[in-house]
Amino acid sequence: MLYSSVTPEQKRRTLREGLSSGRLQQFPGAFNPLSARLIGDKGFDGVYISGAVIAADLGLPDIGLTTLTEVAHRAGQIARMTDLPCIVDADTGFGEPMNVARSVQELENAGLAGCHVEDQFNPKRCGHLDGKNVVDLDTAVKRIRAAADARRDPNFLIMARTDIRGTDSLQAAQERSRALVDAGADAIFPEAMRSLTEFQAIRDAVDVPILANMTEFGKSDLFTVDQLQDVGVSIVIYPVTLLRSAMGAAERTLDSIRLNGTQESALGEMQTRSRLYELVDYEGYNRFDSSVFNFEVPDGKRAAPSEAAGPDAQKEQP
Ligand SMILES: C[C@](O)(C(=O)O)[C@H](CC(=O)O)C(=O)O
Ligand SMILES: [Mg+2]
Repeated sequence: MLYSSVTPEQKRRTLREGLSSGRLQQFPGAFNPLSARLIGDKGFDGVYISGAVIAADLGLPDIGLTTLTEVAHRAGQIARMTDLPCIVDADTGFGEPMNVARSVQELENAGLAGCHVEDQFNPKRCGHLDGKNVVDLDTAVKRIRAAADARRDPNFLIMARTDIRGTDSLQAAQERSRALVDAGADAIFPEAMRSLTEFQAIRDAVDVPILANMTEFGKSDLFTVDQLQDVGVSIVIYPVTLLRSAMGAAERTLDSIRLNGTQESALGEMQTRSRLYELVDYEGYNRFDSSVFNFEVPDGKRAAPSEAAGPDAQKEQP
């Protein structure tokens, strides 16, 4: 009921254990707190909170328009609804190294297990677009050092993202990754790698976990868990996947209403009422107060709460 009872400290320990387990950690991106619940329910290792999704959710492009306050607030709403560790996209850290330090503390306060800070110039852009620019090594290193020094929980994961492969060679990406680890990064997010071999090259250059970004319609092919595990990747994110799926389904449903005058043909694609109730744990609330969710079903029959949320309810109330 209410929020997750797993503390942020425990989630951070779980994340650390997962990253050193030798098993690839899968972190789908949640587009809201409810979808984070779904990710947990399906047995994933953690939840990713994407800057692109937070921006898109507000109807904005992913060019650094969202603020620390907005991101920390939304990430906190998502993190408290799941027992899983959450990693949030902190873009460029929302300013100069001092701002990066503050960002890390705010994200710690919001219950996150870790964040990544990238080396793009502002205005930043999606890592899979062309025309990106990265800051010089000194600035990139200062951001990560500030982030690592600012955290109060030593298990809060500071991941350094480098976008340098978009503008420079693989060797430059290896060198920058090494420098970022020396500055205190616990993990490396090499953005827009072009092949499995490139992931492996970064993996060989550093002795910290590396992340693979399996975002659709970008520069990286969509490698499988086995392929990524084989080249030594420790964590994979599917940052915008659920938002794209949900928005795709929403578009089809709207088309269907326009075309047919009813949403009837889209019902099969929808989450049922009983499944939704299961995810928000109506039963838990009802145990607390048995009057909270009695309601009338269309035929006038009184539905007991356990029926509404239980498997039988599926038949009666799709
Ligand atoms: C990972 C990423 O930073 C994000 O905000 O989710 C984006 C994802 C995307 O735009 O597809 C990225 O820059 O790769
Ligand atoms: Mg991003």
